[in-house]
Amino acid sequence: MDICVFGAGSLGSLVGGLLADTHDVTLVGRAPHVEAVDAEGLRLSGAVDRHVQPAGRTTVPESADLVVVTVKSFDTTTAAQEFDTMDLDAVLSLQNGMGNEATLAARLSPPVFAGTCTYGARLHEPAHVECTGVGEVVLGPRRGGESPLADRIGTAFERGGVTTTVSDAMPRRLWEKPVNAGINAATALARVPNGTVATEPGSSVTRRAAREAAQVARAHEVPVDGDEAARQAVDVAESTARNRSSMLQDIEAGRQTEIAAINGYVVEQASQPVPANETLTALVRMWETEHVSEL
Ligand SMILES: NC(=O)C1=CN([C@@H]2O[C@H](COP(=O)(O)OP(=O)(O)OC[C@H]3O[C@@H](n4cnc5c(N)ncnc54)[C@H](O)[C@@H]3O)[C@@H](O)[C@H]2O)C=CC1
Ligand SMILES: CC(C)(CO)C(=O)C(=O)O
Repeated sequence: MDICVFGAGSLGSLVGGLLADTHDVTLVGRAPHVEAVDAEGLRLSGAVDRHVQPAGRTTVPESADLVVVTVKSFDTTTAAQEFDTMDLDAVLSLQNGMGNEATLAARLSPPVFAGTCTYGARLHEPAHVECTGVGEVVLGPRRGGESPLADRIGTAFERGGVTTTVSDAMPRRLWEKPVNAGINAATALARVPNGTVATEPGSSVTRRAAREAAQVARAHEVPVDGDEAARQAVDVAESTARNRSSMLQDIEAGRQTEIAAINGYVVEQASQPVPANETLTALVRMWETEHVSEL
């Protein structure tokens, strides 16, 4: 398959790098990283140890079978504008947060598939990405159901060595992130590892945010049980106890967060009060207003 990864930072470089031995992969991103990849290849370290040679570019190629989108959620609209001239069969978002697929589908004509990814990635330096955890990609039609094209992408990912499940229930899968949303925002605001929100007083914030997200999911006809969501959020906090959440890492690095696509999405989509998500969103936005210059 001819695969273009758009937004080759940490995750895009890892996924593109894993696929590059089996498929024709082009990483589109920023200099100096993609230029170094094009010149000297890409080193994968950590849980995988490999040197691969995808193409690296700062602009999109004319065509591809598939574009895999791995920009942060707040860059999705700009990204779509940059590849809407490409000749494409399909687009797959592997981003976290809600609303990315709808943003892409509103601007592009090829089918847009939804994906979630539990691989961990960190770009150390140009042309060197570390796999910080082997996980799984789950992908499928963004509104649920089956699709031969989704099956083809799943098979191509599996053949490329990326553990992949094709799902007919992507709407429910996508809501798992907002269900875990209390972990990201609470740990980022309190500057604590995930394990701290598995016990009181943090766990009541995490549980409340998860219950609210489940309530909004149900209002959108996505069946997510509130008690189960609360339990799941605390279980994830426990099982990732030593992790510093991605939002905490963003705040520590002084970067914009994905709050708008996670807790902010719950607030936006709610027709009833969601006070825990409203408060977490407002507090993270206050931090961003004060600390992120490019907002
Ligand atoms: N890093 C990880 O372990 C995981 C990340 N994710 C999700 O994947 C998405 C990406 O995360 P990361 O890779 O960590 O972020 P990142 O910031 O390392 O990578 C995004 C890259 O996109 C590039 N980019 C943005 N707009 C662009 C444009 N118009 N043209 C060219 N390049 C552009 C940025 O320069 C950056 O290098 C997020 O939604 C994140 O939540 C999901 C699972 C794991
Ligand atoms: C589940 C959790 C909170 C693990 O750290 C995560 O997905 C993140 O950090 O974005």
